[in-house]
Amino acid sequence: MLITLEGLDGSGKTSAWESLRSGDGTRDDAVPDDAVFTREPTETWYGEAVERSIGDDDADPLAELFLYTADHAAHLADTVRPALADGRVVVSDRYSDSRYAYQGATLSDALDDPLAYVQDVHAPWTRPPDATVYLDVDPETAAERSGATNKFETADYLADVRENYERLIDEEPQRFVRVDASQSQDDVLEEVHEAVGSLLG
Ligand SMILES: Nc1ncnc2c1ncn2[C@@H]1O[C@H](COP(=O)(O)OP(=O)(O)O)[C@@H](O)[C@H]1O
Ligand SMILES: Cc1cn([C@H]2C[C@H](O)[C@@H](COP(=O)(O)OP(=O)(O)O)O2)c(=O)[nH]c1=O
Repeated sequence: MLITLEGLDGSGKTSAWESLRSGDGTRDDAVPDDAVFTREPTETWYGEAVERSIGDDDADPLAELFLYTADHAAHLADTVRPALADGRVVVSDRYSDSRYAYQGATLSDALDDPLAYVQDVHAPWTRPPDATVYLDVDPETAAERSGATNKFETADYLADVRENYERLIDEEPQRFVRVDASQSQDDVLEEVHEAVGSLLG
């Protein structure tokens, strides 16, 4: 089973992913010991190329889409598909929905319906998630928590990204579990553990 964690920068995805990975002594172990914990951007050279473009305020948005997409293709081939073929649970901190939501926003001046375009680019070859935990937080809180350390972390841009996530949820409501990420970190982690536990139970 492939479970992904999605949400705006600062929504608490990485904290939730780490808590699921470490087993967190105070909560039930939601995932099996041999689960594979992974993330996008990855830590490969493809991911390094992505990080370079995140750090470049003048990066071309279309070029950037294809860097992220190249990283995703390699991630599928070297990590996700082999783990799923072995029958293991995979938990990914960001995955294809990040591209649909974020590049769906950065490309709004270049294309009529960038979200649909990015989905079309992925459709013939990606492996969609079985379930996605969406950490829902308002753009102002997201920008504040993330410390606005890169070009994507402004409340205005994140408002567009959030609208795109809502569109993705409307398209496939059965795939998403929404968690209110404006709650205390403890309550958020509790809900994430519960959600993942019931997805796997
Ligand atoms: N529910 C929460 N309430 C307050 N602060 C939070 C909460 N969740 C995460 N944070 C803080 O916000 C920052 C970003 O969290 P992180 O888990 O890295 O989010 P993301 O991976 O979604 O960007 C960290 O400093 C983290 O401690
Ligand atoms: C995976 C991915 C990330 N991003 C953006 C979101 C983040 O601003 C940035 C880095 O992702 P990440 O390291 O997950 O940031 P955070 O932990 O703050 O959420 O890259 C995209 O625009 N498209 C993508 O496909």
